[in-house]
Amino acid sequence: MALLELSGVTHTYDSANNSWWKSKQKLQGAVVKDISMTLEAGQCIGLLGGSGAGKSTLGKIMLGLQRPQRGSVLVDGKDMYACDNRTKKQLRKHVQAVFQDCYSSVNPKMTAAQIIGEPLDNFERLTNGEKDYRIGEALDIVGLPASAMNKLPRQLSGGQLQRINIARAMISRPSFIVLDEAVSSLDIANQVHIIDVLRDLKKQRDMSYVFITHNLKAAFALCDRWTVLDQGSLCGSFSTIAEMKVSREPAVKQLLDASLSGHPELGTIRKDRPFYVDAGQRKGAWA
Ligand SMILES: Nc1ncnc2c1ncn2[C@@H]1O[C@H](COP(=O)(O)OP(=O)(O)OP(=O)(O)O)[C@@H](O)[C@H]1O
Repeated sequence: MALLELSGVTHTYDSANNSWWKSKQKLQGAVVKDISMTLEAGQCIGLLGGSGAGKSTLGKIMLGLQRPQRGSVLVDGKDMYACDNRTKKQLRKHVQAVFQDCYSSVNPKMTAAQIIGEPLDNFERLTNGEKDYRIGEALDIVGLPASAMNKLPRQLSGGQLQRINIARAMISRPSFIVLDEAVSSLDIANQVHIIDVLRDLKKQRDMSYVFITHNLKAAFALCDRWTVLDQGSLCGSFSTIAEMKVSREPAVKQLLDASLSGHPELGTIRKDRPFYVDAGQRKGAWA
């Protein structure tokens, strides 16, 4: 069974127009159009596309934050928009998110330990000792020292705070994490570190992600499959870069042209040793 299964998901923010979906032509007005896709355990899907393509809307729909007008969203086989409240609460534990703006994602008055421990408070009954152990373990996984526990968000850099957000997202051992432009606002060194953390988590804990981004290179470094949205429609799903390079879809070509033209590693990108590893040594190669 897939961790996440979307079938015929369609959404418009124009709720005043309730008849739009009755006509196929009116589907043009939807920001997400008839999307069907699945995410399997241990898989990372890159959700790509230009600005306004519908990526964040689809991400919110996957997270249970935006009910689509049509279609279904199954998490671990349960329809997250058609289940009872108890099941919904259970599903919320299994679906976590990391957003682009790390500072607005947290309460500025909470310490790093309190932020990371929030899902444990919400979903698990642990002793203080067990909770501290899990928080320490999560900090270690994202590469921060135990001394970071008592820091407030304003005492942390953007990269450190984004690692705290990742620690919070993974601590309750979710089925998958939706990462919406989670590395986009960071400098290149922090992007590389965060991608490293996410790759390690995926390898060690079989973690699954939906990685929403404009940044094709970051998506190549992390994902096993790349799905491209164009004006709300799915216009391609690729499991190799070679497949993507022969696509005739203008939106796919545009993404590749914008991201890879002139890149020294074009044509030799390998998933087992992606170019971001070199980026740390040859600054600018990835920028
Ligand atoms: N809350 C909202 N109310 C009305 N329209 C919205 C809302 N959120 C997004 N939209 C519109 O839906 C469309 C898709 O937006 P969305 O943010 O999902 O795209 P995106 O691919 O994530 O874009 P970007 O990469 O620029 O963040 C856009 O035209 C946007 O203006």
